[in-house]
Amino acid sequence: MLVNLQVPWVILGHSERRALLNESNDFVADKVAYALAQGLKVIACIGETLEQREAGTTMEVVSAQTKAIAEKISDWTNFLLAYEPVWAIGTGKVASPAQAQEVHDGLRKWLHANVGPAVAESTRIIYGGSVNGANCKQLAAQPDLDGFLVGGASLKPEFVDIIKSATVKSSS
Ligand SMILES: O=C(CO)COP(=O)(O)O
Repeated sequence: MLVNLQVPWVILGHSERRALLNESNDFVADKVAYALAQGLKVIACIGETLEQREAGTTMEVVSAQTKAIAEKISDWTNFLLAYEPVWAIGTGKVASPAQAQEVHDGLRKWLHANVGPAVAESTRIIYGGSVNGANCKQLAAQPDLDGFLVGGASLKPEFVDIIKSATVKSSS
C-alpha cells in the first residue's frame, strides 16, 4: 500500500507496536526485510524499557533487537536505526546527551563488530524520545547522534529549532 501511494519511508518496530501488538524482534526483522525488498526506506525503532535500563540490560536489549534485523538484511543502504528509550517516548523524560551517546556509540560498535566497518560508519542512528526545542542542540552535538525521530514537538513551532539543530555538528 505504501509503495502504491509512493510513500518512501516506513517506521517499523515502534515500541507501541512491540508492546501492544506483541511484535517480537524476529517479527520486526521480517517486516524490515520485506519493506526493504519492496523498495521502501526503513526506520527501525529499538529501545529499552525503564525496568530494563534499571536492571542494567540496555545494551543487551538493543543489541538483540539489532541482531534480529542484521540476520535478515544484507543491504543497509536504505535502512536507519532509531534508538528510542521506551521510558522517554511521549513522557517528557528525555535521555541525557550522555545516556543517548553511550547507547549510540554501543550500537555503532556492535555494527562494526558484527556487520562490518563500512555499515557501522554509514548507518545513521537517530534518537527519539521527548526531543524538543530546548534539548535538541545538546543531543545533536553528540558524535554518534545522526538525527531525530520527533513526535509531539513536530506539531509545535519549536520543530523549526529541532530541524536547525541538524547543523550543530557541521558548524562547530
Ligand atoms: O517515537 C515517538 C513518537 O512515536 C517520539 O515521540 P515524542 O517525541 O513525543 O516523545
